[in-house]
Amino acid sequence: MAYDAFVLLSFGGPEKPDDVMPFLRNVTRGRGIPEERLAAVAEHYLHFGGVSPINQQCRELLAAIEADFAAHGVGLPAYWGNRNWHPMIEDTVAQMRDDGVEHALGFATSAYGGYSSCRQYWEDIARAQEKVGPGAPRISKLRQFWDHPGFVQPHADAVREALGKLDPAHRDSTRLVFTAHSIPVSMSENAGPTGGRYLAQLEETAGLVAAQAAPGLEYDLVWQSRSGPPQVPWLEPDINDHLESLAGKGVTDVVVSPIGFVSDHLEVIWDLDNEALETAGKLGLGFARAGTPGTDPRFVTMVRHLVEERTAGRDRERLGRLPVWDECPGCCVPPRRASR
Ligand SMILES: CC1=C(CCC(=O)O)c2cc3nc(cc4[nH]c(cc5[nH]c(cc1n2)c(C)c5CCC(=O)O)c(CCC(=O)O)c4C)C(CCC(=O)O)=C3C
Ligand SMILES: [Fe+2]
Repeated sequence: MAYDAFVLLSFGGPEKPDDVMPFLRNVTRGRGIPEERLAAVAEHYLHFGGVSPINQQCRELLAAIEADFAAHGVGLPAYWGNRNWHPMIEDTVAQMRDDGVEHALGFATSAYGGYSSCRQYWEDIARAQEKVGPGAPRISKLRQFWDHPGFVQPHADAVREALGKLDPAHRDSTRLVFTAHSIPVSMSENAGPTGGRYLAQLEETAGLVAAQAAPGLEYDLVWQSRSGPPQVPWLEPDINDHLESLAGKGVTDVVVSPIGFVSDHLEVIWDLDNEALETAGKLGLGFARAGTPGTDPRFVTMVRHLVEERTAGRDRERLGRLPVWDECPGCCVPPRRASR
């Protein structure tokens, strides 16, 4: 199959105060998120001047990918489109059509399976193609990369670096705490072909990162950034509740590693660097937050290698054992379209 472009697919975030509410309405369109939660989340964005770091992080990642492609003879022009904020994927797909693109490879900034992390990116693509109409390019999404060394190793190095900031005398009572975005339990049960894929992949990644970074330490996988109404069950425990229970068990220090994410966007810098840090402070826990891959050269190279799996027969590089597919038959099959 011949591909003639690359497109970075991401979540999007506001870049000025007036963007915040329209962005949040896009995110929560038809999802039953309570109005109070929206107002509270708007405050988190306004705390940072109404600017989420995520778009700038995407610009930097895209530039790094373009430079890496150029250095390695990958001749695909690179585009970028978001689900919830400008540049919107609809506009990007229209631009690609105008530029004569016929079939692009898409890389989503999420390593995992499940609805929000994978399937919804397919829906974004389908919606954009529908809107652009005849002549819209095909887009094939690159595979999930939760156990790729280019994702696992930067997380592991970041955990090691964070450990180095804590009191070495506390090493035996230090705990690794991995976090990912909580999702509704029903969404978790339906993730992937046999369900539970988001959770199973996160457990695998946590194990791989812990084994590389600090094989002697105990670790947990917990959740952050829950949003839905209280009567709807989401994955638990929340990081803040978990820190409280760790403090009660004699843990003195924590390294918090957001393996659910690829960059230090707002959910990381607010929910961890503000909220979880404050919780740890009240409990007297030493706290160090590990970084995310961002534009780590190994992560950028991974993106090219995923492209080359499709274009040049490159072998899949992976550290885990869970099944992997180019387009997994559960969360990642493209939605059926009326016409093509
Ligand atoms: C699995 C997952 C990822 C990881 C995979 C991926 O990256 O795709 C993720 C990423 C992100 N989530 C983000 C922000 C938000 N997520 C929300 C709401 C929700 N997230 C959900 C899940 C996920 N979300 C779900 C099930 C909801 C409920 C509503 C719905 O079913 O859609 C809301 C609404 C308000 C609220 O928090 O209640 C906001 C503002 C940002 C941007 C940060 C920035 O601006 O820098 C990013 C990268
Ligand atoms: Fe989210």
